Amino acid sequence: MKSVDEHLAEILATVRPLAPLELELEQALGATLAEEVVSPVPLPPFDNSAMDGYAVRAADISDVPVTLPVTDDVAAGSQELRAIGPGHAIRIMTGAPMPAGADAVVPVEWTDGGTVTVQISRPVSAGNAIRRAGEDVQAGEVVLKPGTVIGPSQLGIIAGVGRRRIWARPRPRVVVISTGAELVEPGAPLAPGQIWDSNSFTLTAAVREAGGEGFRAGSVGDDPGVLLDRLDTHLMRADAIITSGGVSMGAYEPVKEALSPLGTVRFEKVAMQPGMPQGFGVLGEDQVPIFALPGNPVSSFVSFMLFVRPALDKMRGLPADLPESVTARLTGPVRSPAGRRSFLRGVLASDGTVSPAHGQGSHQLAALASANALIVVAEDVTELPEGATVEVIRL
Ligand SMILES: Nc1nc2c(c(=O)[nH]1)N[C@H]1C(S)=C(S)[C@@H](COP(=O)(O)OP(=O)(O)OC[C@H]3O[C@@H](n4cnc5c(N)ncnc54)[C@H](O)[C@@H]3O)O[C@H]1N2
Ligand code: MOO
Repeated sequence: MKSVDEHLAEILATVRPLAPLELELEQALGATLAEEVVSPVPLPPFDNSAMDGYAVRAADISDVPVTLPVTDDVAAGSQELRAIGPGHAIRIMTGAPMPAGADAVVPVEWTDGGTVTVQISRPVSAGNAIRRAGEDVQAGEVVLKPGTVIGPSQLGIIAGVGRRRIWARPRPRVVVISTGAELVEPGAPLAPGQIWDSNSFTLTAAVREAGGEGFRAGSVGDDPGVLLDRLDTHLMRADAIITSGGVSMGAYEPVKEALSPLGTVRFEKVAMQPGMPQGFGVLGEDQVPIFALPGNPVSSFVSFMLFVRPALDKMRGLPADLPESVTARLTGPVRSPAGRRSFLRGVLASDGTVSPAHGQGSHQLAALASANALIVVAEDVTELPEGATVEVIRL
């Protein structure tokens, strides 16, 4: 059997980072920056007030209370150049440019709020409540580096330096197809022998959580021809495809039957539990990676975390590897099949313990949903007692 590490290494040797595109800011959330973002101007671009109040010369208000004539009013966005004379005050709003000659702002709370004259009750030192040009960013400064994942605050600085578009690797578009004649859409009634399709929801959501754009293409039954048609339809707009089910040893294995003859997708047993039967390869002229995951719900999810997630990281231009693990102490004994690396479901607690979930079957959706971690048991270990230290992957 192939090892988990060999299978991941083969996947990572096949998938490529997506080519950067020029993205509008509205499309850039979750993309990976492929250029240096440089500010053309200082930020703030000009000295401005940090508070609503009065621009003054600090020296004019050293003896308080003091009353000064209010000679002008300046709001944020004001384009007129103001200047302040000795002994005068200018009413000023947060973000408004500092009048020439003024060296401090008195917050309105420390005044009587007058508009013709203002009485100031507290002195301030020079520089009070002024935001200096360039104190956030200097003109020509690099504000974001290539390889940065664009989140809300990164969008903020990109827009803040005046850019409308940026070069970035887009979020991979991943089409999720489930197979199986027994599958019914949730919400529809079940006939005997049927179950509701859960994998396509889990996997599409997992893609989104991993920074991809997940498209749920529904279920295709057990007919390899229908699956090939469906793949054909989606191949044009997919950066990767995930199927679930139809990869083991049964009589109706549509994924294996459809894809084995193409010669570009391999079906193998990987030494892990769950997730032993795995298919991986590429499809079409563009060599779109396809992950043919096992149908058991826990198996497909664990396979996603171990193999698809790192592959998506690589496609996004990010470092890719097995998920990081932490160590924890078992609150109960566990078992694992010899020669396979187990990923048991468990609940990791803040006291550093991990409790194996009740129900470790590959079909046990509820046990998976109750877990927040996978307990990793090495290939050469078949049982571990309560209290043993284990590696744990957070979910
Ligand atoms: N004789 C053998 N039988 C099996 C082997 C084996 O080596 N020899 N491997 C077992 C293991 S391990 C796994 S994992 C499964 C993998 O099976 P398939 O990938 O072919 O998946 P299916 O047979 O289509 O389904 C398995 C199981 O999962 C349920 N399922 C499938 N799709 C969904 C879905 N979208 N939502 C919810 N549940 C789904 C399906 O009803 C089956 O119960 O094979 C073992 N058998
Ligand atoms: O390896 Mo299967 O994925 O255990 O149920």
